[in-house]
This record gives sequence, structure tokens and C-alpha cells, in this order.
Amino acid sequence: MDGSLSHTYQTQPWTRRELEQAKGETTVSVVLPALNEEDTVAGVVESVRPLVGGLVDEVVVVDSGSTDATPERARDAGARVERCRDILPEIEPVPGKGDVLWRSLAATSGDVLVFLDSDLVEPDPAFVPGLLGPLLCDSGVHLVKGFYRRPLRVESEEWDTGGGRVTELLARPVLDAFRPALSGLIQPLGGEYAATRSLLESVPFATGYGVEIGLLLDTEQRYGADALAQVNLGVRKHRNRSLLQLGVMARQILGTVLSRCQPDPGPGTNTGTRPATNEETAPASTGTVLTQFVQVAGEWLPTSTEVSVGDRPPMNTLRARSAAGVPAGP
Ligand SMILES: O=c1ccn([C@@H]2O[C@H](COP(=O)(O)OP(=O)(O)O[C@H]3O[C@H](CO)[C@@H](O)[C@H](O)[C@H]3O)[C@@H](O)[C@H]2O)c(=O)[nH]1
Ligand SMILES: O=C(O)[C@H](O)COP(=O)(O)O
Repeated sequence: MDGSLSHTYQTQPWTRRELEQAKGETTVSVVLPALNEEDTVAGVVESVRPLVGGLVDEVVVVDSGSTDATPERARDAGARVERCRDILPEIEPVPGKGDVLWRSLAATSGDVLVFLDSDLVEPDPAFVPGLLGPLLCDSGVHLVKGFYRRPLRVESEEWDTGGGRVTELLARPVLDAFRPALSGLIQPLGGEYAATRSLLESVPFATGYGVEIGLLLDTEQRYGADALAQVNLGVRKHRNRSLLQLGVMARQILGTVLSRCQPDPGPGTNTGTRPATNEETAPASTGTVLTQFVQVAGEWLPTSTEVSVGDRPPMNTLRARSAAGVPAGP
């Protein structure tokens, strides 16, 4: 299987007017998860603001416990700001991007959600319309990923391409091995994507950086690859993290993959997508410790980082428990 996705848009064929007409009564929430992004969050909010009242109904920054001026900057730029710990306060937050996105479902009302990272540099105002295109205009699509050229900046050096190091060295090879139907996704880890609320509330969320790959695996497993689309959004620049930070991210992503599937057993056999019962096996608090090595005064010394690889349950199961009077609990 070559994994090419049938809904792949190399250019965006929709005019703004066509999108607004296709939107009709559908409501759209744009969500920016943010942890200490005071330098960039306002720029991302401002790139979306002109769409409010048309393609977009609300812009919400979900703050993940910032200790800098992220909430103030986001509010000044015109976003509603929600603090993670105030959303579903009966459930203790765990650190991580996936926990923030999961909580955002309870703090927004749109039929469709668009996620944008808040560390984007020079964000393109066409990101949101591009991501909405297939959801509003194609039937059967539930999740739309952006793809783009990715510049890379390390210290003061910048290259036109070379970004997306975890994507190229881990995520795409792992999808190829474990879930070939998804190997045609160009940017599986990209933080810019849109999805229907019905999909997002029916699947678990990995609490950390495994959230994107988990959503892709679960969407493909439940709805098939035709429920996915990808759209060319041009160029995407963000804050590039260090290799050590990316190592921790990679371990979280691998944990999420391992909780959901087994490797492809090879040619002539089936596609090797045996799902794990991840709702039971990976509660929100599940974790592991990653050891990495750093050079200190000429010696390479181990450094350990706790890595969360747990899941939150589907939001609709939480709502069902709450309707039945069962306490939410962790
Ligand atoms: O605990 C956290 C961690 C991150 N974030 C926010 O999430 C976004 C993305 O986080 P970042 O650390 O910048 O991730 P990247 O290095 O950009 O990693 C890429 O790969 C990740 C794994 O798939 C994705 O989650 C990212 O969206 C994608 O850009 C940013 O707005 C962060 O502020 C939080 O809100 N809370
Ligand atoms: O998406 C990724 O692969 C990681 O976020 C790393 O991205 P970078 O190499 O552009 O920093």
C-alpha cells in the first residue's frame, strides 16, 4: 500500500465566499494551546481575528499554566483565554499538550475545532480557511492536517528547509511500519489541524506530545483513511526546540504508537493494525523515564526526564458518566 491519501490538496481550490456559504450554520472554534508563548501568541491570535464573525465563531487560547505574560498578550490581541486548571476542575491537570487540547473540548462550543500552535512565527492568515476547506466542502472528512515547507533555525542560523526533525526521523517511518495507510501524511505531527467535534469527542487523547499521532491512528482505525484530508498551507515557521527536548517528545510519541498498534508483519500478510485497548491500558497518569546524555565539563552524564505516555478517555464517555451521576474522577 503506498498510503497516498485521496483527499490531498496541493493547492486550495476554495474561495473565501464558497467556504462561508458551505459553512452555513456550522460553528467553528479556533483553539490555541499555549505554555509560555508571550513572544508569539498575539501574532497567532491576530492572524485569525479578521475571520471572526465569518468563518470563525470563537478564538480561544487555552493556557497550560504559563508563568509569563501569555494570557495577557492573548487577551489583548482579542482572544478569550481559558486556564487549563479551570476547565473540568474536578479532574487534576497533567502536564502536556494533549491534556490541554482534551480540556479545550469542554471549554468551546464549535461543531468544528481548528487547532493552531501558539509558537508560530509569521503565521499565515490563510491557515484556518485552508484547514476548513475539506471539512466544509468534502463529505466524510473528519480530520484535516496542514502540510508545509518547514524552515529550521538553530541558534542564529536559519535554513529554508530541514525543520520537522521528529516528523522525518520518527513519526513518518513509524507510521510506515505500523500503519501503512497513514504513510502518505506529509506532516503527521503538525499542530495546525481541524476536526469535527463528533470525532474529537469519540476518541481518547494522549496527554502529551503523542496527541497528534494518537488522533491520526484512532481516526484511521475507526473511520478509515478517507476520513482524513491534508492541505498545502505554504510555509510554517515555529520555535525550534533542542535535540534533547525533541528526544523527550519522540519518546512520548512512540509510547502512544505502541499503545495503539503492532508493527506491520510484512509483505503478504495483513496490515498489522491490531489496536490495543488503550483506554484501559494507558490512564492519564501513565509515565516512564527517559535517560539522555549531556556533556558536562568533558564528561557525558545521564539526565533523566519523566515522560507522560497516558491517555484521557473519549470526552463523550466522560459526559455519559456525568449524566449518569458518576463522579468524573481522574
Ligand atoms: O504542556 C504543553 C506543551 C505545549 N503546549 C503548546 O503546544 C504547542 C506546541 O508545542 P511545542 O512544544 O511548540 O511543540 P513542537 O516542538 O512545535 O512539536 C510538534 O510536534 C508535536 C508532537 O506531535 C506537536 O504537538 C506540535 O504541535 C508540533 O508543532 C505550543 O503552542 C505550546 O505552547 C502547551 O500548551 N502545553
Ligand atoms: O514536528 C517536528 O518534527 C518537531 O516539532 C521538530 O520540529 P523542528 O525540527 O522544526 O524543530
